[in-house]
Amino acid sequence: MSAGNTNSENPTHPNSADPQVDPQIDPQLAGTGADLGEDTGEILDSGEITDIIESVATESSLPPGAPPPAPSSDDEANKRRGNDSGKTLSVVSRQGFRPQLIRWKRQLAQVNALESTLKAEPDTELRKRSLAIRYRAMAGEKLATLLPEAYALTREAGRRALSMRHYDVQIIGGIALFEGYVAEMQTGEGKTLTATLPLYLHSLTGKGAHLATVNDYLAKRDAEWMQPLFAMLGVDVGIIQTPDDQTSRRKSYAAAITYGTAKEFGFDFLRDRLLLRAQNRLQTEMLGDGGAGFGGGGDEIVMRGMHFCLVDEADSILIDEARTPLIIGSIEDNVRDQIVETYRWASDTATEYELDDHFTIHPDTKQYELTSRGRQKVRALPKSDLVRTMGLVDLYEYTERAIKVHREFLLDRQYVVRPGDKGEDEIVIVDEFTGRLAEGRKWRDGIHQAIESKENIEISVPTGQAARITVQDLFLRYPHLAGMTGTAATSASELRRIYRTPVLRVPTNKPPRRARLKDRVFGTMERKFQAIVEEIKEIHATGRPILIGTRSIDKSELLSRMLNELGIEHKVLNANNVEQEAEIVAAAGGTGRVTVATNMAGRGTDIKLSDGVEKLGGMHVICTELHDAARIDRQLIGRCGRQGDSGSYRQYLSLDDDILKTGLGVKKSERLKTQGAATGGSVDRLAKLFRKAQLKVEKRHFRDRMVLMHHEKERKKMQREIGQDPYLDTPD
Ligand SMILES: Nc1ncnc2c1ncn2[C@@H]1O[C@H](COP(=O)(O)OP(=O)(O)OP(=O)(O)O)[C@@H](O)[C@H]1O
Repeated sequence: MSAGNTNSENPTHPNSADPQVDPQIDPQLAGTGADLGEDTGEILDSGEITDIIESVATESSLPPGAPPPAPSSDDEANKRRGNDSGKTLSVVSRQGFRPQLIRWKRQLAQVNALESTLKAEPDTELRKRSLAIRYRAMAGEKLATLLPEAYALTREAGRRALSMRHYDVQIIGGIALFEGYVAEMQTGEGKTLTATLPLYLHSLTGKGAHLATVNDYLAKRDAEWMQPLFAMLGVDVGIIQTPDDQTSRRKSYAAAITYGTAKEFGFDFLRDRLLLRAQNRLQTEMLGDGGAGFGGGGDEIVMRGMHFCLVDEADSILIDEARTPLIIGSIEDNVRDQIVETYRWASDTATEYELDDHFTIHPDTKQYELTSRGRQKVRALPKSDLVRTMGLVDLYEYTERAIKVHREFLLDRQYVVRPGDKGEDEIVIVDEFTGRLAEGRKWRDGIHQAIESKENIEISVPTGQAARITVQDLFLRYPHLAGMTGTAATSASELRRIYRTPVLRVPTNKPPRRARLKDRVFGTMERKFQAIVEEIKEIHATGRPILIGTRSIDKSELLSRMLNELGIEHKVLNANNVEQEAEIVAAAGGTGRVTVATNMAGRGTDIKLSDGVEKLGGMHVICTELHDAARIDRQLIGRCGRQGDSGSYRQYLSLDDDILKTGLGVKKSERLKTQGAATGGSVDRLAKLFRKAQLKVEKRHFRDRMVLMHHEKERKKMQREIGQDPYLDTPD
């Protein structure tokens, strides 16, 4: 399997270019969408991204395969948005028709058309159907062809196993994910359930489908939550957790679908790569695609390739964390011990093999190869526990190498043994032309280590080199990549340029009923906080739950003190204990609840309103400051008004806010600060200034990331040119 040819599976896949190519640099590939064979549906509006596809609305009874409605029906359809009873979808973007929309519409109609048949079938029949399409996928049938049935099956399994039937908009989201989009879905719109669609479809080929999320807790929670659905389709699910050992990781990766964190996927990739190098199995693919080497051979590595990855919280992982390097210092001791012991075992038994009977030597290539009797002998020889856990293919390789070394590499001819710098014996190669000692040189492909074990001296298996990969590089290695997030639209251009994942804004299943209250601007933070506390007091009296987001822990504590003074009971959340936080955040929709949180707290947790809250007007969210990225603000806002619930939010600002300094510069912000100190009441008309400052910060960060990426790309290119592995031969 190579990164390139797997894409034949899905010719419209936007990531189909070689993941090694950094698209941001290559103008041929970058950002044009032209290489995708069709319009990606994305529009750049003077550096700002406008949404690609405005609406996907349900419409009643258009027969499958019927021509799409004329664009003029768009508005009509939009008005009916939220009605999921229709069986066909009208999909017209604000920018007119897009070819993929017509395709998606047809596919949705096909999925819907299968529903009544599947509904009538017993569970066993569903399982059979699932098995049948798996065979078809394995036999090479295109996944795109299997999509309608696969999605209809997933929907039916969801309905039966979880009492959740995928909404039409979720099916559309799922189709887009299959085609490599980042689907922007409002919080609470059911990303977890939507993910099951492309995960199931991609799992059919048997190459593994990964779901990467931000923490262990979410990986486990979502996997366990969706597991009954997959079980109904006969699909197993693996979960990777940080403390897992190699054996359990290998088992989790062997499952059809694997949930884990981006970090763990990255570390496992690096550990596997280090291991492959330690076993000298990396040369052939070192300069190319690491994934290619992962499928066959021994079973000691944990991953079995990187085929499809669906990234949850895509903006946070693919953009905020993009440059974060994942670094590991060494291969684990037990793995090293295993390698050393296998060298010794192979060396100790090497002389027991007879030429022609147990092995042959190729007359031209001089390659040693075990015969079937030889292999049988390898299997029959006694082994220690460590050696036994080594893959058989590896044991054959170690044996062939050991036989070769015993026959061809002679002491004092090709090498000498002498005390090294540290006093321990070492092998020094004798240069066959000059007869001189070739200090510091080593044989490759494990020969050096095999000689060391023959001479019974310390085996110089690399102790594990620092290995490094950035989150971005990791995901670029997946030939099929897609993402989900609550807030991608503002990062659309970056996502497309770096990962070639266009963004689709998936409309909400029910029309949102979230009211935006007018921004309030104050001269100083003190006045702003006083006003915030006033608002909390007022709304709290009505019983509506309130969620307040702050930019830092100290500000949340300041607010907490002010609330204490007023005797308002509340919970303060900082991003410390994810699990406990999730529980508190989940309860934040209760009557009279007041929750103060920093932006990351409880992310990914559903806030359900308790009974009666909806009637009171739903939850109210207070944003106390603008963040450097509008995305983060929208995450907070998205916590209210979920799934058609009512809710409201308000943005508070003050002239001494950090965003003015970072966005407009010290001079200007100082002037505003002085002006603010002299301002008594509110200056709401200045709100635009803050958005402008935020936009400037966003643009600067984007530029910085691009520059960094360019340097990284240059470094990798240079390393490849001199035969180094950019992930393992890492400069500090
Ligand atoms: N098709 C559906 N039918 C019934 N309930 C659904 C459906 N889809 C989602 N839900 C419900 O919606 C809620 C939100 O789902 P989920 O937590 O997956 O949302 P999310 O998009 O991941 O939100 P967040 O942005 O907070 O991660 C859940 O309680 C889930 O049970």
